Amino acid sequence: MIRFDCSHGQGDFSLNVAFEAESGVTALFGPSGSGKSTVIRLLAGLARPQRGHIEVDGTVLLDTTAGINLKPHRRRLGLVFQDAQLFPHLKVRTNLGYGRFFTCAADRVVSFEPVVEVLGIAHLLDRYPATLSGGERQRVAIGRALLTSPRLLLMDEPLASLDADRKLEVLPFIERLRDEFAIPIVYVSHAVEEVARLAARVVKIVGGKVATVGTPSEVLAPNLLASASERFDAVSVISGHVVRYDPDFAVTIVRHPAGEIVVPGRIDNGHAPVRITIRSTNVTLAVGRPGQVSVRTILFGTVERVETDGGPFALVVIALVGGDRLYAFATRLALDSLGLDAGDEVHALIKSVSIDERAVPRLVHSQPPTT
Ligand SMILES: Nc1ncnc2c1ncn2[C@@H]1O[C@H](COP(=O)(O)OP(=O)(O)OP(=O)(O)O)[C@@H](O)[C@H]1O
Repeated sequence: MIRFDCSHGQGDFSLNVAFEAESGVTALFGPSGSGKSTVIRLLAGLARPQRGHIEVDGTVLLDTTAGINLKPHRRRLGLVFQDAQLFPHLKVRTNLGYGRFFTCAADRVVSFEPVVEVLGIAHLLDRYPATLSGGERQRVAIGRALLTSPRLLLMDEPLASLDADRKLEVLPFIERLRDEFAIPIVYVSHAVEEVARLAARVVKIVGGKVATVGTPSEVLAPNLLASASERFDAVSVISGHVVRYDPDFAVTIVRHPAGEIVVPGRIDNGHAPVRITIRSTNVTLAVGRPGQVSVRTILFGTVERVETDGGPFALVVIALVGGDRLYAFATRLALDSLGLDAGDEVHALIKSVSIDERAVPRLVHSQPPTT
């Protein structure tokens, strides 16, 4: 359990953030300059707040009232930043071992082989950082942080410096370490798909304050008053089970009670549920079931409510069969011509190509299928 409650001023900016987090990944999400990295620096002991209390698994790292402020190396936290920051003159093996020097023998609970295996870096051990790709470097940086046997892993935009393909390469490794090491992770990101995929809990920070805390589907859901960029970022997070992979067309069929979802590429996660992230601007609504259309994913539900504010857009909240909520932005004009309102049955059409590969992960706590 992590308890964080700090007030901190730096220049014109002031931060007042309090949250609690359990095991698994807690994402700090929010616009640029909102204070996410400041929270990481305060957790790590790289900055001292004017007032605060920080506790991880019962150990108080900071308490300004009690005069407690553990030095960064005594906090036993693993840090991974955007830039891997490996030592260029040391081979991967030595880079990996470096952090362990600061951990006393009794606290060394994470051993070398499982980390190397989970991160898929065994073949890189005798290479120098300059010969690695950005994704490989970042995996080594994650390994180095893990090998300090941290109480908590802090990851500040660990994928931000990687291109889209490298991000896709590294994400599954972060998922594996989340699932296979019992180390809580605080993960900073702007990227909706990463947050939806990895996090059990999301703390949205805006202007130095906590705006919302909840599951990805609660926090990433749209709001009619959102700015244009927030509107494009807003998503629904729904979950289903893989039925099969169709190798002829290279798509995975996922079963949801409201209909089948066709996802590009292969999802290979046995019987575990998959979390699917659907951008609210990518949903088309139809009153009857449409006939000849290219869209393969058609989900059935009932309009729970329609929100409008007199502007061009309307937000339609759909209760899908099976209980998940699907959010769709449409123009008010479109809704008016469809005559769609609360209580009406509706078909939601989602283009499979709009389902990003980054948005088709395993759930945080995998459970056997219930159907
Ligand atoms: N050392 C500092 N002195 C004064 N102001 C600072 C300092 N460091 C950060 N700030 C300011 O504090 C605010 C929060 O910065 P922070 O880096 O925590 O934001 P962030 O949410 O992580 O942003 P981004 O997503 O762009 O990395 C910003 O307005 C920033 O300009």
